[in-house]
Order: sequence, then C-alpha cells, then structure tokens
Amino acid sequence: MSSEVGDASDDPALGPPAEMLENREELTPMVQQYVEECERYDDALVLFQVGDFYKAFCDAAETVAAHCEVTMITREDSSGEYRAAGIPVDNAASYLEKLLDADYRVAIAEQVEDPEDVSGVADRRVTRVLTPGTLTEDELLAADDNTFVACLARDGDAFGLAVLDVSTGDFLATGTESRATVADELGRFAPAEAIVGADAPRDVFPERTAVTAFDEAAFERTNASERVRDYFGAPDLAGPAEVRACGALLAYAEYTRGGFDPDEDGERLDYLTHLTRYDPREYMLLDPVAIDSLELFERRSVHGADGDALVDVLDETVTALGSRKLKDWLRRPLVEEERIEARLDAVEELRDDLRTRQQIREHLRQVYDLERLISRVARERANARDLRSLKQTLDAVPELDALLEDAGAGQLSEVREELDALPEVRDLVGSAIREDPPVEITEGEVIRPSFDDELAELRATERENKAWIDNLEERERERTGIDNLEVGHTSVHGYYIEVTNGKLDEVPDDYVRRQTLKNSERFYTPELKEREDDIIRAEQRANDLEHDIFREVRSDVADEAARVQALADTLATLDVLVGLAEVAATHDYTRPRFDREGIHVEGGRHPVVERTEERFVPNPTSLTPEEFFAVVTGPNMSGKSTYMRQVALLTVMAQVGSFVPAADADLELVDRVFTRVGASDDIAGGRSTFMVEMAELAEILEEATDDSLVVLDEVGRGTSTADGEAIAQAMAEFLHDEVGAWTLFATHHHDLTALADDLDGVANYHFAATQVEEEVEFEHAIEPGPAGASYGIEVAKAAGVPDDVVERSRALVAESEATDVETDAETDVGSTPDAGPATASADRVAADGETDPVAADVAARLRDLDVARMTPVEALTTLDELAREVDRTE
Ligand SMILES: Nc1ncnc2c1ncn2[C@@H]1O[C@H](COP(=O)(O)OP(=O)(O)OP(=O)(O)O)[C@@H](O)[C@H]1O
Repeated sequence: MSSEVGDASDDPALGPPAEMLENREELTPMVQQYVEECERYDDALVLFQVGDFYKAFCDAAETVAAHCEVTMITREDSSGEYRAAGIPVDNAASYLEKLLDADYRVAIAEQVEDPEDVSGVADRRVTRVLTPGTLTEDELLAADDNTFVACLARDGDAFGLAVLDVSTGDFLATGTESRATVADELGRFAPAEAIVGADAPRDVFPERTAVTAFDEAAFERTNASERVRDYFGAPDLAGPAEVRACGALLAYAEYTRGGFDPDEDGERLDYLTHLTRYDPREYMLLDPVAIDSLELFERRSVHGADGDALVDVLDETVTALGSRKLKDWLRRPLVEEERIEARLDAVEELRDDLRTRQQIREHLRQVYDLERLISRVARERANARDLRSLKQTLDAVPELDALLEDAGAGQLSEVREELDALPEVRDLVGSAIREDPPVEITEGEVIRPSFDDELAELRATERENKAWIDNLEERERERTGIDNLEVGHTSVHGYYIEVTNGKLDEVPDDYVRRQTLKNSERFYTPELKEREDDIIRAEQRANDLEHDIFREVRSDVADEAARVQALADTLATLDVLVGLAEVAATHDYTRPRFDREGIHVEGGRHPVVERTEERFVPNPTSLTPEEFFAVVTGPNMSGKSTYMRQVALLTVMAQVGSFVPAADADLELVDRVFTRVGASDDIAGGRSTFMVEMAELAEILEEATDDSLVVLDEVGRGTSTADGEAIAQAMAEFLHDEVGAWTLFATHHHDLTALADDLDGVANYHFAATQVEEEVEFEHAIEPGPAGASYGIEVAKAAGVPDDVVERSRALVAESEATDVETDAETDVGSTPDAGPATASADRVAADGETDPVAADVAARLRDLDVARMTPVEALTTLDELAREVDRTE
C-alpha cells in the first residue's frame, strides 16, 4: 500500500528494490521486512537498522554511498547478492543532514525488539520519517530558531493555515479568505516544509519552503475534526478550512513518527497539548519583502559582509526559549495599544532595576530548552541527563518567583502567577535520578538505590559481594601462604585468583583452574564463583529494574507535558522582557509613546547601523496629520536609506514592546509597514527586477491604509529615467490622495520635490552634503527642504574613477544643466502630473534643436548612476557605453 505522501517520483532509490521484488518468495525474513517498509514509505529513502548501522540496499545504497561518502559493499544471503551501504547509528546526524540536503525524506526503520529477546529476526519498524520541516534531532536544528512545517487547506472560499514546530510543540492556526494574507502569514513563519490540500494554491509559499501534497483523506472534514478533537478537545477554530489544515497537519506529524496510513492512528504526539488560534489582524502585517528589506532576521547579502540584523542587536536573552520567543514577537508585532503598553511597562521596570535584572538573568542561565526537552520526554527519547536538566530548571523557578515578588508591572505579576515550579516533578526527578547520570539509560547508575526497595537490596547484594571479593586477596594469601597471590577481574573471564608458576605446588585443593598464562595460572574457588554469579545476577536485575523505573519516571514526567510547556512559555516571556530591558539600558533607548499626533522622533538612530558606525548622527522625524508624506532627497551615500529604514524599525520595535534608539519617540500605531527599495538592490530570480518591483508596488497601492507606514526608497529605477520618474510621481500622488498612509519617499528624481508645492500634506527633506574643495563630505543629517545639486560625480571621484572621466562628466553635466534651464522653462513637469510620462524628458531634448541631445542624455544617465553600489565591471561597462556615445557625436 502506498502512503500517497509527496509527489510521484521516478527515483529508483525510493520504493522497494526491483531485484528484491523479483524473488520475493525467496527473501530472508530480514530482507522481507526491508521490502515491506520500502513499500509503505515509498516516497522516502528507507534506512534499515542492522546492528549498529542504518543500511540501505540496491539503488538506495548507491544514493546513500554517494551523498554520505560511505563505501558500498556487497551483501550476500540465501536469496542473492545485494549492494549495501550503511551509516553508523550512533553518529547518524551529519549523514542524515546530507540526505535531507539532497531533498530526500528519510524513513528510519529501527529495531524495535532486542535481538537477544527474540528467537527469529528482531522486528523493525519505521519509527520516524525525517523531513525538512519536522526535525526533532537537536543536532540538525538551530537552537535559537523555530523550524516550522505548515499546512494549507481550502474549504470553499476560505483558506486555513496551520503551522507547527514539531521539536517544541508550538502549534498555530489562522484563517482568511485573502490569498495575499495567506502569502504574508507564510512569509512570517518561512516554513521549511509545507503540505497542501488538493485545491490549495502553491504559489503563495516562500521560495525556501518544500511544498508537497499529502493524502487527501487527512484533509477530509470528518477525519480532520476528529483528529483535532482528539488532541485539543474543542479548540477555538474559525471554520472548516482551519480544522482541515490542523487535522491534516496532525496526521502528517504522526506520519513522520511512523504512522504510515493517515486513516489509521500513527504514534500520537502527546506533547502537542495546545493550539493557538490567531487572527492576522491582531498583529502588524509584515510581508516577506518588508521583513527582508528591513533586515529583521537576516542581513541582505547585497551589503557585502555578514553583519547583524535587527534581531541580533535586540537579542540579549539568555535561553534558547527566549531567543525563539523574541523572534516570534518580531515576526508578529502587536497593534493593540494595551498589549504593547503592558510589555513596555515590564521592560521599563526591569530597565530601571539593574539588580533584579541581573539576578533574573543569572537564574535564567540555569534554564534549559524545556520545550525541546519535554518533547523528547514525551517521545521517549529523553535520557536521565535530560531529566536532571529539567530538575535544574525547576530549581530556578522559586528563586525567580521571589525576585518578581514586588513587581509592579502587570505583565511581570502575570509572569509570576504563571510560574509553576512543578514541585511533584521536581521531587520525583530529584529523588529518583542520580545527580550525574550517564547518557545510556540501560546500563545502570541512573536511579538512586534509595528510590526503590528492591533496587536498594540488589545494589546491597552487589556491594557486599564486591566487598567480600575485595578482601579475598588478603585472606587467601594468609590461608595459602602464597604471598604474591593476586585477585583480579577481566571482562571475558570474570574474577580469578592468580598464582605464579613457581608457587603452583602451594595451591590448595579447592582452587579450580580457569586460565593458563605464560608465567602463571588463574583459578577460582566455588565460593568466588558463587559470589561472582550473585554480583552478575544482581547487577543485571538492578540495571533492568533501573531502566524500568527510569521509563516510569519519564512517563510520569511526560504526563505533565502541558504544564512544562506552559512554564517554558512563561520563562521565555520573562527572558525576552529582561533581554529588552537590558538592551534599553545598555544602549540608551527610550520608551516610545503613542500619543496619536503623528510620528515625532527626536534624535532617532538606526539600531543596527549605530552599532557599527563610529560616529552615528541621530536624526529627527516629523510626520503629522497635516504633513504625513515626506519626500527625501540627497546625494548617494548621504544616508537616505539608513534613515528611512530607521523610521520603520523604530515603529516595528515599539510595537514589539521594545524601547527604541531615540532621545524621544512619539509614534503612530500602524497596521502594517510596507518597505520597498529600489530595483537595483533586488536580484530576484526569474522575473525581471523591474517587474518584481512593480508587482510589489501594486500590492502596496492595493493594501495600504491610512494607518500604514510606507517606506519607498527610490522606486522606479529599473526602467528608463522618464518612465521611472513618471511612475514614482504617479505612485506618490496615489499614496497621497487615495491612501493617505504615513509615507517616506526617497527619490533621485529631483523634479519630484515639486510635489510639495502641489499637494497638501507633502513636505521635502534632504540630506545635506558639503563640498570641501572637490571632495564631498556627508553629514548624514536630515534637513527640511529639497536637496541641491547631485554629488554623483564627486562620489565617482571619491570612488576612484579616473580624473579624465570625472572632468568630462563635469563638462557634460554643466552642458546638460544649461539645457535643463532652457527646457524647464518650456515643460513644467512638476505641475503637470497628467502629462504623458514618456513625453516629459523626450520633449526636453527635442524642444531645443540647439542643445546637444547626447550630452543631455549622458548627463542624465550619469546623474542617475548609483556609483556607490555598482560593481567595478558595471562601472566600466557603463563608462564605456557613455564614452562611445560621446565619441559618436564628436
Ligand atoms: N546617520 C548616520 N550617521 C552616520 N553614518 C551614517 C548615517 N546614515 C548613514 N550612514 C552611513 O552612510 C553610508 C550611506 O548610507 P545610505 O546607504 O543610507 O545612503 P543613501 O543616501 O541611501 O545612498 P544611496 O542613494 O547610494 O543608496 C552607510 O555606510 C551608512 O553606514
């Protein structure tokens, strides 16, 4: 039977090997098992445990050998010869990663019986299927970030979206009728993997997400709702689409735990105890382009060297739990003032109290990654050390509780109320598990003997007999008079009494020969043998008993999974609040206000750039209901982009509940931040950059509201100057007239500064630069009013463009400015927005037969060059083109 997971594949490494199927009747029982598992998991590469190795056979062996760089061997049995390759069980992670990187799902068929306990072949069963989005192996996961698997389902017009981190048990669901919202929500979570129902769209997923189909039965309404009910009772879901998504995702999660048939129950994931349903409107919308261009989580590579993103400068958390929670807050900034103020109150209180802050952080350092820990406990994969780590974490809770005793901020009191020290669990683990247990849980030294009477008795027997043996040497020397007689132990032969050859005559009658060596003989006595047997029996029984007790304790702890998860969540929240307070204190941030009178910032700083610039220049921002649209001009490298992002980042940070880098900040609560940066920065595969930019702009125009913050940085650069300018102007007008969003609009098109004359609500700002002799110095300070001349040529000079070329450029600009003066008189671009976009600059050149059209064109192109961002090759090619153009006319 096929699991129908994934898309049909012709890969011969998947499914049962043809050569094994050919003589199916002859196969040995073990190979038979392998073939069956390959049939069940025919979309995954099956790795089959044989002793200490996970093996693959036939074509799959070739695949494993190639990707994992292991040797292939030939395995022979009664039914034939097969190619085989294996990876070590104990050290599998790095090999598995290679197979996942090669886009394989990997089904691990483990020995589920101990070969020593069964007469025939030990049974093997697929116990987990590794897929990119459902990993739980710590070695394969980043500790400080979630790895999500998503599920998109459709029911009529509604979309249901469910998102799960299998390693932590975080389960979120939402629903909408808007495709764009689906895409935005997926962008927030950037799932590693997703499954979709039959009629759900696939083009809404981020590029990095591996999207596959999953058995339709799992999406079916009744199936899905039964499964959801089984896990979460009657969760608050908004409609059948959400139920379908959640149910199918649960089925998929079970499938990755060895439940091969979505109609049947797989292994139930007991640690999935809570489902959080949210409405996208409860959060500031941040689409993938905004997340990317604001560099919230990752630095864009166009900036060259790797550097910090916003999350890096804000992350002063001390636990993995806190680090993941901070990312979640950043992914979903709030819009509700009350919730934001509650976080800010807590951050303020902690910022002002250095001592408490330090002490809380000190105790939080003892906190382990409880979410992943408890999921290992529930999956029966936790060892004794994990339980001790849990105990250590629980030990810190009462201390944290005490530190929060006098907390004034509501959110801190709430944290305190929710801190559950789970005393029973702590006592259970404390009394049952030894302090420094080994990794192995089957070989003893795990359980305190005092925890169980029988265990205590067995360990006592072991101890007494060992003590008897310890004294044996002395007693036997005395009894036999052989003064160099020695008592020893080997793992193969057990205990012995060793007598050198010279003294063999003195050996008493009750010594039985055990082993002959070159210079000596080894003996045992019936009593020694008996004692030894007692030790072995007691030890074996005690180790087995410890294993049983351990599993019981682990299962008792697993029963409290929901409470442990709630504690994890509370500790994570505390860690984030303390972390934000730490950043606020260390970097001189201020508490933002939301007086609703516009966006007023004094001395605002870019949170990331200020950390790397030796002398960062703070800048103000002022947008009011009367002047809500700022056109920002200024030469290249003057600081426009930094400034625009800074305003957006302050808003995002404030709505996350963080203080902001400014002397004073009175901000608007925005429903959404849109940011688009000029096309030259964006290298999107497939579509032309200009097309991408236009599609993004279209989305802004459609979706922005008067509560949105729109940050547009040099839009319309990917096309001809005339078109670009016309598009930029039309966009600006639309945003101003129809949308009324808070807007920052940086442009190279100097003519757009005229918008301020024509439209109420538009103000000009510029970044000044001073020219010192022939060099340009940037002050990075924003000033009211439009920018003066373009300093592109000076920047080119500073960047090392040869003097001849610089001089020639100056001459061309001078000529073109003369032309502009003449033509501007005839064509008033600023005041005639309806004039056809393409005609504006064409007219300018054609209007005067006397001017040199080539010079004007070259000058215009030079002015538009973004020299600072050009590669040397681009610069040379452009210069070459310009030189040729000039040559042609001379
Ligand atoms: N306020 C500031 N204080 C100090 N340095 C700054 C400031 N703003 C920007 N810079 C630095 O100036 C350089 C140019 O900044 P930015 O990229 O923002 O300029 P720009 O005007 O947008 O340039 P372009 O038009 O070429 O994109 C950056 O290296 C940045 O670190």
